[in-house]
Amino acid sequence: MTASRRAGRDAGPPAARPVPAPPRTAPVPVQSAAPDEREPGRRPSAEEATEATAAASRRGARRRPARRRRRGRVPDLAVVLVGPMAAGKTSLGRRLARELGVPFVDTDAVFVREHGAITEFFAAHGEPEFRRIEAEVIAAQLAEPGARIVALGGGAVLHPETRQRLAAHPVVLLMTTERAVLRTANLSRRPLLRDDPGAWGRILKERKPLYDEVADVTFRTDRATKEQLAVRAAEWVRAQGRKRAAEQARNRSRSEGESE
Ligand SMILES: Nc1ncnc2c1ncn2[C@@H]1O[C@H](COP(=O)(O)OP(=O)(O)OP(=O)(O)O)[C@@H](O)[C@H]1O
Ligand SMILES: O=C(O)C1=C[C@@H](O)[C@@H](O)[C@H](O)C1
Ligand SMILES: [Mg+2]
Repeated sequence: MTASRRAGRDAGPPAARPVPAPPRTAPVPVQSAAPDEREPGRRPSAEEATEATAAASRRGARRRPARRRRRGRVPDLAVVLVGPMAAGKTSLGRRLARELGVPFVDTDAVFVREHGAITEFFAAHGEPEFRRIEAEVIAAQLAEPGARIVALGGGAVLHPETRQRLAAHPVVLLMTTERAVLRTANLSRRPLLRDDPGAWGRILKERKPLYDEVADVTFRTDRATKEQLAVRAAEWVRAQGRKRAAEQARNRSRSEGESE
């Protein structure tokens, strides 16, 4: 991101706020839908399960009305998640969308639907062709109207046109550490890491300036649970919605004033 973009749009508390509850020791709520690749086979303790059940029932009692009430504040365009491989874009994106009551799109999944498995595509056509088509897939998704959460592939920011397009959208960077990622079981799904797992840090070093260029806010996914992050990210997204609505109202009254 340009310095001005970050200064103007990264003013919210999440990046600066101390993040509690390291995920490796934090409760993993029992209602968690997908198994956690970084915590394979982990079962919650009785205490965690009780707390999770209480939290679930508290949420259950509030969830629908709260969502409806707050929905108007979600910006009416794609809110985009970027970040390195296995940072949690897909799994957190899905939860964030559910929290906000808006659709979720994963551009890796769209690519697979339209062009087949990414690993095979890399092998058959090479990375440059993958990047070209990936950028087209992303452009089409960002052009769709309406509030949505869109998770991009880890290397999507390499394409300059994608970075340009992201300037019009609220962009969340999810960041983690090599240590946390190397505990992720399913490296075989990630072609660039499969044969050289230690490459994660090197690849991140190359891409970090590009992530920073496009991001408005950063959340660390190795320091909080998905549930905690989904709530915090949802707060940030709603704040963006309010900010944009206020900007639009100001612009409308300015242009009405000019036409009088
Ligand atoms: N706090 C967390 N937030 C998000 N994901 C987490 C967290 N802790 C552990 N994970 C786990 O990390 C693993 C990788 O997540 P995910 O597949 O969502 O990453 P990704 O960023 O979409 O990766 P890719 O770039 O390959 O698409 C998942 O198994 C997820 O459950
Ligand atoms: O970081 C990357 O270069 C990639 C990440 C994945 O999300 C996929 O888009 C693909 O495997 C490439
Ligand atoms: Mg993903």
